[in-house]
Amino acid sequence: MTDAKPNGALTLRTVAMPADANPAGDIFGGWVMAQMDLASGITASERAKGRVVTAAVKEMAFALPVKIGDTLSVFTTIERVGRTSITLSVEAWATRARYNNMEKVTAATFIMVALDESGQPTPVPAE
Ligand SMILES: CCCCCCCCCCCCCCCC(=O)SCCNC(=O)CCNC(=O)[C@H](O)C(C)(C)COP(=O)(O)OP(=O)(O)OC[C@H]1O[C@@H](n2cnc3c(N)ncnc32)[C@H](O)[C@@H]1OP(=O)(O)O
Repeated sequence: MTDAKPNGALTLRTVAMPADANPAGDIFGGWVMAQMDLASGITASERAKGRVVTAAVKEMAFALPVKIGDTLSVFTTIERVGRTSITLSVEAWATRARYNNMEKVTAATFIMVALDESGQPTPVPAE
């Protein structure tokens, strides 16, 4: 058990299933990244009031494995709003099925870009 606490708003929760595991029994990093991408998309599209795409993912580090049956919670913070881009700090925490403690497994910076109806970058509106 750790005293550390997540940073950001709880944006998405889901359970790691056997189909998400690699042959060694740990959950694929790509699955974890996809959940973080979805959470970034939710927060950024709410801020942009429209469609967003992922332009870049930076400094992703897989600190601890996610195991089958863990609950994955993704927390997002908007760090910066540019002209058309939104930069988010994203943390993924796993609640271990057997022990009921939560650990930070992964963190990254996601850069999302607001798009207009023709798929071109468009300014993020004022709040
Ligand atoms: C309404 C309510 C909603 C409700 C709630 C709905 C929830 C619904 C959730 C759905 C959740 C889906 C979330 C999954 C989202 C995908 O998975 S999207 C799929 C993967 N991504 C892609 O396919 C994107 C492909 N790339 C592209 O289309 C283009 O490269 C981009 C990203 C549009 C950028 O185009 P571009 O011509 O390079 O544009 P450019 O004007 O040069 O740059 C635009 C901005 O991006 C920045 N940028 C571009 N590249 C980079 C880079 N490598 N690094 C840093 N910044 C960069 C620029 O600095 C610029 O920033 P600003 O200065 O304007 O702030």
